[in-house]
Amino acid sequence: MDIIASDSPSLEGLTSMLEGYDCPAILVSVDYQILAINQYYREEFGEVLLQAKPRCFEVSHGYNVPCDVAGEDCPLAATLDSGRKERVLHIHQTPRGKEHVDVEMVPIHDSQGKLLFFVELLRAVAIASAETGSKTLVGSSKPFNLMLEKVTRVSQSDASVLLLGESGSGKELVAHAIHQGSDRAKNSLVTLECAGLTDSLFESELFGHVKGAYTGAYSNRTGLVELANGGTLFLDEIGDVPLSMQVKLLRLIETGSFRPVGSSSAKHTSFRLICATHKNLAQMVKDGVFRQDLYYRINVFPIYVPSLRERRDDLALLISTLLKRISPRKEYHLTDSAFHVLKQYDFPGNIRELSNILNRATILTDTNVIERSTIEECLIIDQELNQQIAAQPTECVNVNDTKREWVDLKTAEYLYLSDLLSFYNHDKVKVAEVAGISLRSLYRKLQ
Ligand SMILES: Nc1ncnc2c1ncn2[C@@H]1O[C@H](COP(=O)(O)OP(=O)(O)OP(=O)(O)O)[C@@H](O)[C@H]1O
Repeated sequence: MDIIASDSPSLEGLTSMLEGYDCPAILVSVDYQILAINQYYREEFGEVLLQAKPRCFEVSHGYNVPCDVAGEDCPLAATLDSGRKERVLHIHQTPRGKEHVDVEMVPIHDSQGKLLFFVELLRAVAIASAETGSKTLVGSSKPFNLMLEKVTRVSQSDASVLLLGESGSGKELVAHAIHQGSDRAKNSLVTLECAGLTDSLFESELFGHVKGAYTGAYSNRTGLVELANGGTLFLDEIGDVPLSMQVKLLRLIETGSFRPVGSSSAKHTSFRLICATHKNLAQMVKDGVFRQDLYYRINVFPIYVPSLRERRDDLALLISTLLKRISPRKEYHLTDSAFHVLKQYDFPGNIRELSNILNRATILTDTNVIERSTIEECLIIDQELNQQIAAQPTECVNVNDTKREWVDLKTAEYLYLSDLLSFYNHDKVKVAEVAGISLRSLYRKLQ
């Protein structure tokens, strides 16, 4: 709610009011000047010399023009425009480096409705970083920030989230970020990878089983929904849940109750649900392979996770972060032309593919400088496989499709190898090793 002062509020009154907020807060004039700051602000962002009449865009960004003039969203301009409180996700310069900050701008009017000041509330977004080397979600491009804004908002609610986006784009990392930013963070995030599970495996993983429920069930097993009680349940590749199991999942989501396999008594659990898929669920509903009622249940708050192609501005930041993760002790760098080659590449496997390419490059590099030729060598391997996979009919690649029919042995072998390829991110050497065949045989069998 906007604050409407009963009278023309004094600067002193507003300054002391700032101390009433439980987060960093500043008082800003309509022409961007910072008039006062509270103690939380001092502790998190440092002292501000108010006598120098600093402006918010200078202090927070080091700009000499307002954010909207510098090509960013400006919460002050947005509030002036709408006349209401506005929220924007910004990247601020802080004593710790660049940080994502959730900025809320509250207009303060006098009793006649004249706009006098703004109170700017700044809440650090700990689930992401705009700095190299972080273990959280890394990024600062516009598509990334738009996504992060949604992630920040939804993590404060208990709504079910559906994460959409290509494989390797970071959906699982986003699910972790939502859980970490939520009130449920003190409890567990429990993940079930739904791809490749048979009906009975899915049911026993999710709901657990009692001793003797079936051959081999030598003891009771707690289901994942029970482990997720009080926390978050993350169902990855929800599009792969067998149709026959979808109704059981729906019942669980609607009532919170479930029955372990072989048990006659129902149990109750309470979790926040996050689902992810790279499939087109709406189309699957049309095709009759995904239940419409379940689709609406899980799709309360969809978030699109952008592909790496759509956030090329993050490439340099991601490269340095991934290189630090891959080699914490030896510091690697790319030459400009090596970076240029990656900048031109489309990354069908997204950040996971980038990570694999860099991993390979560090193995192939003797010094700590990764040359263009090394990157090109690493890319050729990926491009070849991506082309081979793209050339195959999609029903062959997707062995877990609910409409799968029995196939001959040669096709089954091909499907198995294709699946291994996508599982190991097109690393042919690894796939040949796992399949127990030579690299040459692998090439032959994939032709
Ligand atoms: N924003 C990011 N910053 C840093 N690393 C990231 C980011 N997004 C993804 N990654 C890394 O990329 C890899 C793939 O991410 P993740 O497993 O979350 O993708 P996904 O979309 O869930 O893939 P899939 O659909 O295949 O399950 C992981 O190693 C993850 O740590």
